[in-house]
Amino acid sequence: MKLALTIAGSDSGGGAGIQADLKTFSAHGVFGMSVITSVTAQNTKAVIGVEDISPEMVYLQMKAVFEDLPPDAVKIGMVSSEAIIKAIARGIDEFNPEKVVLDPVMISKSGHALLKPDAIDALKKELIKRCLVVTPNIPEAQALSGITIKNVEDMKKAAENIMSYGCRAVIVKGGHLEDDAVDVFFDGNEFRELRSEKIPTKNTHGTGCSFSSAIAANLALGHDLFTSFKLAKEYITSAIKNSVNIGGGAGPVHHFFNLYQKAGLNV
Ligand SMILES: Nc1ncnc2c1ncn2[C@@H]1O[C@H](COP(=O)(O)OP(=O)(O)OP(=O)(O)O)[C@@H](O)[C@H]1O
Ligand SMILES: Cc1ncc(COP(=O)(O)O)c(N)n1
Repeated sequence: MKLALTIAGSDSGGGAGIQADLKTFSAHGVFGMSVITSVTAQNTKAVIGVEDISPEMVYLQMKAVFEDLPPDAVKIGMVSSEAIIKAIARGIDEFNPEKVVLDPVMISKSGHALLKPDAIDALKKELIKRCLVVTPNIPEAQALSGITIKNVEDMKKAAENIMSYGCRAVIVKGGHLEDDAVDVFFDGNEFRELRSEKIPTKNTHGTGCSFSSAIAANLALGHDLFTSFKLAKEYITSAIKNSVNIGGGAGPVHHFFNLYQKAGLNV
């Protein structure tokens, strides 16, 4: 059995954060574990409360997992504050995971800040260099690089800039582009693009969380980074196509549609 760990925030609505990550790991047949950084009171429409876990408790959760259940890959999502970023950096330095995927979550789809503005600096200086790959969406890539992004060329410039903070690869996600959903991969040597048609749906809550967790799950299964990206892009495209129309806002992507279909249940 391969093991994957998510270090992220809890979404009470079950569509994003820890909940999306664990569903994604299970859908890949990987055993999922979690370090919770923050608890959000959230549904498909809004985030109505956020309470951070103490940095020491974040570190202790990492210690408990790594000392007994060393993960084959790690995904990091909502980190909330500079103090939590420092606790995660401490854990990474002590336990030295080889494959870390960082989804630099900043704002929820419903518009709520999930990273304190003064923590962006710590994200750049303390966390990016400790990761194999960073997966910003367009607003996050803009915030990290200072480059305004309007097209794929701008995404490439932003990816180059983010690489300078010391990760080994960057994937700028294009779900926020007007036309096709084009994701740009850069490993310091070459740019590669993966494109899918934009699926016309409002139900895209948790796309970024599920995409980065799918990369981590595929890395845990032993695939190389680009193959993991390609498989994750296929996974998220199907998960969005089968997304669930529940709640009054952006409904969640679906992780087990194959199983539901086999069992004759409605997706
Ligand atoms: N409507 C869509 N149709 C097809 N692919 C999409 C769509 N929206 C997002 N994607 C894909 O989903 C993945 C996640 O991208 P996105 O830009 O939505 O991330 P995100 O904004 O971080 O997500 P979230 O904040 O909802 O967690 C990317 O591979 C992107 O291309
Ligand atoms: C705990 C948590 N982590 C991440 C997201 C981002 O997901 P989305 O942009 O789909 O709201 C979220 N809303 N909540």
